[in-house]
Amino acid sequence: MYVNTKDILEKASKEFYAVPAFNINNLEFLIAILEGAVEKNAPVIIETSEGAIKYAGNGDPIRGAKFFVNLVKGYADTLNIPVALHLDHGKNLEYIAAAIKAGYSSVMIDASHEPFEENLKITKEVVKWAHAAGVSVEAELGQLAGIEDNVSAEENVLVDPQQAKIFVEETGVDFLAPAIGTSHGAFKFKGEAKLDFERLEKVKKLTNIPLVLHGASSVPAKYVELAEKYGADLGGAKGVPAEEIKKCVKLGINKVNTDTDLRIAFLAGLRKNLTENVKEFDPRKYFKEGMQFVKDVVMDRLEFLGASGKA
Ligand SMILES: O=C(COP(=O)(O)O)N(O)CCCCOP(=O)(O)O
Ligand SMILES: [Ca+2]
Ligand code: NA
Ligand SMILES: [Zn+2]
Repeated sequence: MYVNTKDILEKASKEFYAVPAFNINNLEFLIAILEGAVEKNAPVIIETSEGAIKYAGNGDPIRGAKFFVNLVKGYADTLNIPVALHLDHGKNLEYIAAAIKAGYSSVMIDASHEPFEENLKITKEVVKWAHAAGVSVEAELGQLAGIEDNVSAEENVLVDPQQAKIFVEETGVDFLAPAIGTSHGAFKFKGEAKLDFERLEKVKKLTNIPLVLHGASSVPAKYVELAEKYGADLGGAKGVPAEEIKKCVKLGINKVNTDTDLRIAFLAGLRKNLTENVKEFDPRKYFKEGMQFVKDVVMDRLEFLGASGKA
């Protein structure tokens, strides 16, 4: 069933488990994710970036947002697990408005590259809008290094826990993404992963709302190697070890954004299948193996985040 993200996350926050938010850009990833969640009898959050909405709407945000709401709601309403649809990294108010109007469960307003007061002002505005339409809101404090589509931050700017307390009280935001050392993409750390657990613990205590971990892909070697065996070049790919993510969940992370892991799993399956079936030209056949690998990654993540059986 199609639900509000806040309902999924409030339950997770109370019971100290986390729900993955998986990014999609097409039908194949959606099917793989939802079938994996059904098999694990787990809640799941589907999220689309502004880039995904642009892609699906061929440049038109209203068309793209409506496309995803109908696709996800249509599929979710035939299932017995809670499914929410979230706008990830909303920065462009045209896209945020399109998502709210189309019927997204929740939207992220990411103004974390702005000065604190500006981020607070913009977020307050979006919360008013979204709440009037029954839509919940995520915001971000601090910055993740790496590319975020139309904004790239040079290095990490970690969240200030005292600022987080003020921010949550002033904005009424429903869930918060505190930057604690992760970054987006497949090349996350020069050396070892270093997440600031003490900082996370402080933010949870001071805000007491569901928290979001961005840049949470683990980049499993198994799929990197398989993709490279069939011609990909992902040299140096490095993610957040699952054990580190589990520690974050214990400290109060409840939504775990995962995109890169699904991209690499699908790539491995697609390259493998195309290489091994040179006569095949039916996409319903040659996409299957990549979809299966995505489903496997989804089920594994639902398991280790503690979301399995929580539908
Ligand atoms: O925090 C995350 C996931 O990070 P990950 O890279 O660790 O999976 N996300 O918010 C997903 C970011 C998706 C970016 O998508 P576009 O390329 O369409 O802009
Ligand atoms: Ca940001
Ligand atoms: Na998000
Ligand atoms: Zn992110």
